[in-house]
Amino acid sequence: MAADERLRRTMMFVPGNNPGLIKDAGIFGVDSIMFDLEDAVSMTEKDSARYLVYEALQTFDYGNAELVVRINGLDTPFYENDIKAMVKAGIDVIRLPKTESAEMIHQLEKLVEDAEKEFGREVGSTNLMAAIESAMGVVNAYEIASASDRMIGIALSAEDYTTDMKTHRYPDGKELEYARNAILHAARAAKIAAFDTVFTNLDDMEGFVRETEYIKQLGFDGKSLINPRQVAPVNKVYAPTQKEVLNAQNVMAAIEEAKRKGSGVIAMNGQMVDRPVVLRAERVMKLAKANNLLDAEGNYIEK
Ligand SMILES: CC(=O)SCCNC(=O)CCNC(=O)[C@H](O)C(C)(C)COP(=O)(O)OP(=O)(O)OC[C@H]1O[C@@H](n2cnc3c(N)ncnc32)[C@H](O)[C@@H]1OP(=O)(O)O
Ligand SMILES: O=C([O-])CC(=O)C(=O)O
Ligand SMILES: [Mg+2]
Repeated sequence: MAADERLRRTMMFVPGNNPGLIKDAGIFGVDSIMFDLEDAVSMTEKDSARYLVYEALQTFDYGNAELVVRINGLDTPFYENDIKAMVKAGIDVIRLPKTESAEMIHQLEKLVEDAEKEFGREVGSTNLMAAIESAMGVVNAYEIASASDRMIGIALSAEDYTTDMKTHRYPDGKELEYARNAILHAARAAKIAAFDTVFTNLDDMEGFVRETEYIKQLGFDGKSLINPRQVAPVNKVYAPTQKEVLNAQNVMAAIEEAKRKGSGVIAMNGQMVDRPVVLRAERVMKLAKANNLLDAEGNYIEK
């Protein structure tokens, strides 16, 4: 798997047919910008949206954000042209919607490789991810997650998923429990990222924060977003507290001492510190840095 260490807390959808939103998508500090050619774009605008996103990728500087495009599904007449144009433009990640099997990832991978050769891109340089939007996709989540070395993540897409399950979304999210856990386990087993689904009620920020706290507790890397107003609340939920940062710093210091003594394990205030504890501490420190929570001396900055 393409296991990389990039933070992916916020992956924001940007409708591919909206020049204003496309132009400004880089100013909100999202970890990943996801240009959408699929369901945010009407059938009559598919070609113009593809052209618009292609031009934007040549023209605008999106800084350090990872650039993702949601192409149209493999059951549409659009996906081949989407893949060609996006690979030609040098997109970082192609997100396949409505993924149900490893074969679909293999089909996508073949077309991506052909396009990389055709347009002189390094073979293997385009990463892939899959959105899981049906019962079949959830049942096959691990085979999808592990279908290619190019896979960087899988995402739950709850709007289509709940429709497939003959239900809809409820405030408590019980209808998503199985899918969330299945997708998370598949991603972790395949050593790739797991993304939670969009929250569509922009007037319910409390509900959005509650859902984000819940999916962070489960272990998701982050969420698909639909609006810039959702970015800061997600980053805040994922930002470590002062206590967590201090503890992580103590863990790092303790393990350095253990190493000096030639050991991989040491006790810190009566608590065992070993590799899993160190890995968690490293993630806390990375999140602290991403949220600018540390000054030059490494002290926590109160926000
Ligand atoms: C089930 C699915 O498939 S979900 C994925 C497909 N859906 C999408 O991609 C929808 C993406 N989101 C949007 O189009 C919009 O956020 C909407 C329509 C939901 C709400 O739009 P608005 O009511 O304009 O939102 P809001 O007032 O909060 O916008 C604030 C600012 O952020 C901009 N903005 C809003 N959404 C986005 C976005 N997704 N990307 C970039 N900029 C955005 C607005 O243009 C506005 O800019 P301005 O202040 O310069 O005018
Ligand atoms: O990927 C998402 O969260 C949005 C989406 O397509 C869905 O929910 O069906
Ligand atoms: Mg969908």
